[in-house]
Amino acid sequence: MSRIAIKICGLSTPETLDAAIGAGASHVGFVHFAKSPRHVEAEQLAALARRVPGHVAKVGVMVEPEDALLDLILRAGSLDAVQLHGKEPPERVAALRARFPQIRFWKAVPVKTAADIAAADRYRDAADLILFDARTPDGADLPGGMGLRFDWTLLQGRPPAGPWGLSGGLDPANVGQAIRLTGAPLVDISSGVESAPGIKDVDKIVAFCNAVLQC
Ligand SMILES: O=C(O)c1ccccc1N[C@@H]1O[C@H](COP(=O)(O)O)[C@@H](O)[C@H]1O
Repeated sequence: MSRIAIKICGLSTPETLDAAIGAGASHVGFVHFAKSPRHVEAEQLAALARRVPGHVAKVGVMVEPEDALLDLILRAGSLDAVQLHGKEPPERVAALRARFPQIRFWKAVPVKTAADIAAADRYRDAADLILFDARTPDGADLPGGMGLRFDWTLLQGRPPAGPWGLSGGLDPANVGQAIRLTGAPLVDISSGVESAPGIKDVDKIVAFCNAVLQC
């Protein structure tokens, strides 16, 4: 297994989930957000999660989830971590971590400029991991999962303090360069291993994992 953690996100079928695990993913992600083409219902999420071996972490992607939804999904025991991908303030992240101490809470931070990287510091004490993702355009349907990348040189030579990951517009061809430029300890991908929005491609999943494993 690579020293770089790999999260394959937006999985919704047993076949593609098994392919991600077989190819060396350390993390698998399930999106629970109705507007997303990758949305999985709570029961489907639980069934997929049951296929995942203990050495692979299960991450649920949610956007400003309410307590009732988190209670429903997290009390089922299907997830190891929640990736908060909306405008959740640090206080909300900290409150959720206190309420669900067995779950790790990640915060996705939208990036376009150097100021966005600096602004992530306000989550340092609240979140277990900061995920730098490309900022999506104002008015976009989705806050992530659009295959957009940001200027990776913004992270060059400035490794964030604490656990972090790189996301947004990665694919099998560019992930090596992204890792070399940023030194990312974790890379996260969704659109770049799809043949169409929401349709994961097994060959692309394997190619992505192989590219990371070579770094
Ligand atoms: O994938 C989605 O539909 C999605 C919906 C809501 C919030 C986040 C979402 N995706 C996450 O965005 C990043 C980057 O994705 P991409 O590789 O650029 O397509 C990743 O964590 C996705 O899981």
